[in-house]
Amino acid sequence: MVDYRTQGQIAILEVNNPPVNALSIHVRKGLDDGISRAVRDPSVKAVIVIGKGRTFSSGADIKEFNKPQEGPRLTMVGKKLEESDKPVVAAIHGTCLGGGLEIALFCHYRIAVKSARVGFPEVLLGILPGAAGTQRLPRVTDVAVAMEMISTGKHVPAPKALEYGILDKIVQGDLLEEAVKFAKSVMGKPVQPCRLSDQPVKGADRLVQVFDAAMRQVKQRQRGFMAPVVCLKAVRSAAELPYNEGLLRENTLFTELMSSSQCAALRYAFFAERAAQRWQLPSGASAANTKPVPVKSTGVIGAGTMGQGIAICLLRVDYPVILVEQNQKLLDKGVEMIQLAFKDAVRRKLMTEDAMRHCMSNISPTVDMQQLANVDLVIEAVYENVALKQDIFRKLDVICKPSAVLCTNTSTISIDIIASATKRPGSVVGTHFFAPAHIMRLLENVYSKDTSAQAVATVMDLGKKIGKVSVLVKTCHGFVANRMFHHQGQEAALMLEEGALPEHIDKVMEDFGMSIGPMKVSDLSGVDIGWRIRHEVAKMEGVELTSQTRFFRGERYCTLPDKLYELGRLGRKTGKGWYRYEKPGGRVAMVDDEVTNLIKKHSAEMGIERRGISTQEIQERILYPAINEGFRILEEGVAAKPEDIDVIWWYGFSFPRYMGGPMFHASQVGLSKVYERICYYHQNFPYSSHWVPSDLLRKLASAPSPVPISQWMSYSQSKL
Ligand SMILES: CC(C)(COP(=O)(O)OP(=O)(O)OC[C@H]1O[C@@H](n2cnc3c(N)ncnc32)[C@H](O)[C@@H]1OP(=O)(O)O)[C@@H](O)C(=O)NCCC(=O)NCCSC(=O)/C=C/CCCCCCCCCCCCC(=O)O
Repeated sequence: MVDYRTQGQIAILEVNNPPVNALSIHVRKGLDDGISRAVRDPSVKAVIVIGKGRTFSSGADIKEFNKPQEGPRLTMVGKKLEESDKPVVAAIHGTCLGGGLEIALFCHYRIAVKSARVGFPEVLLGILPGAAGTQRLPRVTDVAVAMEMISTGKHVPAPKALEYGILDKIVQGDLLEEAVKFAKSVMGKPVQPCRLSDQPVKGADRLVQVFDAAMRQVKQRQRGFMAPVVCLKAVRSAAELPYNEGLLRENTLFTELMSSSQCAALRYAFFAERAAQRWQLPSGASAANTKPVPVKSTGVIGAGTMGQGIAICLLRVDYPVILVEQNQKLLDKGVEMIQLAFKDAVRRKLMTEDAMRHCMSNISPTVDMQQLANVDLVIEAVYENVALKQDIFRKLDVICKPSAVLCTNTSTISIDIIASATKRPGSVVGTHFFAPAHIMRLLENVYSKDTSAQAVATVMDLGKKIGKVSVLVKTCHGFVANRMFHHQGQEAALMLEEGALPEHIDKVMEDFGMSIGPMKVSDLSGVDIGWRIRHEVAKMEGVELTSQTRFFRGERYCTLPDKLYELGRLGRKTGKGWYRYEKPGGRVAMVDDEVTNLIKKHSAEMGIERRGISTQEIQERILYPAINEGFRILEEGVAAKPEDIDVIWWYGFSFPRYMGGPMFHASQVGLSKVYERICYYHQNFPYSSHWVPSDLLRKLASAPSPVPISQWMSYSQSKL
């Protein structure tokens, strides 16, 4: 795990723990033994710590977190490195994160290659750098920089780290050779001035202002999230306490965070997100055994909001895009909007003018679908209408080359239905982007009964290339995201007619931790989207939805969202929806009397006596139908595992990651309690099928002891 060798008078400790040199017990032990050996050996005059493979170190081994700690502690290993009278040089490449950076800060010198990145991402796991990181970083760099780095977890590129004083030198060429040269240059020099524990905190005179400003920012940006707040307190203690007392304080705060439910949720999230990438089809084909189709050219059909966003995603990573619209006016408008989005990115210094020009030169706008004949992959992004989508796929089937992957950005329509319009259903796959497509990280990829493993591999790979988090699900109406979210929308509307108001529901859910409440989400995505979907389904079933409709498909139906739509209140884009906005496209949601009156009038017309609805009821009626649906989705194999559902909720609906996602949240509340409340609502609201308890949930709730989330799926086929 740590290879020890000498080169002349220099001892080299090479960490060798693939894939990312996590500091597991054997690595800590290896470093501990290595530094002791180097200190003991009179022929050794300097020591280098370096990482083998792709990276210096990704930090503590997260898999060891919930186990009793064995072997030497990181702080003890670090202390030995620092106390060595022989200079110790950390030679950094790849990433130097968390405990890895703590080790580097215990060394007397740090050199790195230009492409290296350093950082303290512990906060993203709900903890703080608990091996002296909060005490040592503000001693090597300014306290403001330390607070920013530790409370956000952002990686810092090597040139910036040099500027901050975290690194002593950036080297070019072979890292080990450069490290040897560097070690020779410092050999024999006293190490005492390089021991950070003896240094004062930098910028301590501005501590109070820096701390207050950082705290304000953290509370504003990360409401309800404990770790950043505690991180700031720990760094503050570095400036207020002597080094050793600061360490004790850091340890107390670390232990507090480590045992929190937020830390448990974030650890789960770390592995869940990676597990989602290891997709597998029922046929056994998987990420491990399937190669994607090479994609060099792409097409996007539809230059509306979604098409523009998707085109931007592709253009940003250098894919040429043939953008197709039905007429020149819509096409010109779409291209203009894409250009505006790039200009905005340039204005915000997210890209250069040159990069923007390059991206724009890669678009080929056309009204002629025949231009798609040679593309490797095409994404249809027209509005949600079965006949229209089928018509497009019928044409694509004729136009596109046989190897092309044909994707649809439908958000609800079964891929089986769309693929059936072609003679090559194996090439058809769903790529469900979330609005705004160039900003939201989630890509819900959807396979049909016929989709080939190669088509799946291609869209999963595409997701990675365009910087999305992809989750693979099986087709059904609404897939995972909208199928679960739909029930939230239904239940929110029903609560409105019973006595709640939009601002009331949103406040409860925002206090719960959602970045915006469900009514604001509806305004953001567009009131017309839900309207179109409901009316499309009704049309397919030969039903007409009117303002008098009380039941639809045997379910209690609330017409309030339809009434809002009919008033032209389509959400942010029209400047009014469930709220009023400062302008069309505005962001500031204001309570609108017109909506309050509409809701109250609606209740009266329906003969419903309005009542106060408690916080608990709002939370449960928003979350539990989605959770219940999540269990049905698992039962049906639409999602392969609960982790996939939670990933969808973090990235698609900004569900607070530190609460782990709806399925993890259910496991924290206790499945028997969740089941009991769902049964209670089912009794009270028998005409809402989303309250019929899922069978899988029932089985898990009645297990003699809580079933760990990793074992839920083993109950899906059981006969209990
Ligand atoms: C940027 C990365 C490093 C690499 O990214 P990428 O190239 O995309 O690769 P990935 O797919 O992400 O990762 C590849 C596989 O490696 C696994 N992995 C990655 N990092 C770790 C890790 N740190 N531990 C375990 N496993 C890891 C990953 O799961 C992949 O596996 P698989 O292929 O899916 O199977 C990126 O991976 C990344 O960002 N990693 C995380 C970096 C991070 O968060 N680092 C901080 C870790 S926390 C830390 O360092 C804390 C230190 C302080 C105190 C230490 C206390 C130890 C806890 C014991 C508890 C007892 C308390 C006693 C206190 C004391 O000791 O003082």
